Amino acid sequence: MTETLPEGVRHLPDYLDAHAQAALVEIIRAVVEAAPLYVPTMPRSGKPMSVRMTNCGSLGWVTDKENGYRYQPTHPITGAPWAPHSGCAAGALADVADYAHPPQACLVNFYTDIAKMGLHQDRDEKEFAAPVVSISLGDDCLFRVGTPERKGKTVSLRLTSGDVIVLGCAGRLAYHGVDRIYPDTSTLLKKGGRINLTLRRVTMP
Ligand SMILES: O=C(O)CCC(=O)C(=O)O
Ligand SMILES: [Fe+2]
Repeated sequence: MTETLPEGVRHLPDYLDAHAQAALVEIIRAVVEAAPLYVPTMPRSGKPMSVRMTNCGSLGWVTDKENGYRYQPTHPITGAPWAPHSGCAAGALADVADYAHPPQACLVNFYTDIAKMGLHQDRDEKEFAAPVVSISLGDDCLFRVGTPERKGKTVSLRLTSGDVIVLGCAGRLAYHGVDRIYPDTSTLLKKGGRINLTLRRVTMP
C-alpha cells in the first residue's frame, strides 16, 4: 500500500535503527525516573486522557482541567524543572527539520494497548515556522493525518518503532491522531506499549 500523504507531512520509515532506538529508550527511562509519567486531563471537562505523559527540555507541554493546554518549565505534579533534553532525540529535529534553532520541548507520550489520541492540531506554540518532529518507539500504531481543516480528508498509516513523522510547512497544522495501538508488535519495550517523542520549538527564536 503506498500512502499519499497530505502536503507538508513526511513519513520517514525506520529513521532510527535498533541500536539508536535502544539508546533512546535508556534516555527516556532516566527522564521518566526524574519526571514521572502523569495522567493529563482535558481542559474544562477534566476528562483523563488515555495516554500518560512527561517531558524533557526547557519547556514541557501539559494539560489539566483548570488551566488547559500550555507549555511550562516545570512538572505539573512534582513542580520540578524538566530535565534538559540534551541528546534526547534533539538531533533528529536538527537532521530532518530544516530549521536552525533547537527544539525546546520534548513531549514523551506513553500508550498502553488501549490508549489512543483523538484528532487534533499542535497549535500551542508561537513558532509555526519550525516543524513538529515525532518519533515512534515500541509497538506499532495506526496514525491518522489530514489537512489543516478539521473536516479535511485524512489518511491512515501504520507507524513502527524507529519511524519519524515530520509536520512542516503546509502540514505544520495538519490534524493528526492515533487511532489504535497494535499490542505485542515490538520487543523494544520490555513491558510492551508505545512511546512517542514529539519535539517542538515553542517560542520565536
Ligand atoms: O503519538 C503520536 O504519534 C502523536 C502524538 C501527538 O500528536 C501529540 O502529542 O501531539
Ligand atoms: Fe499532536
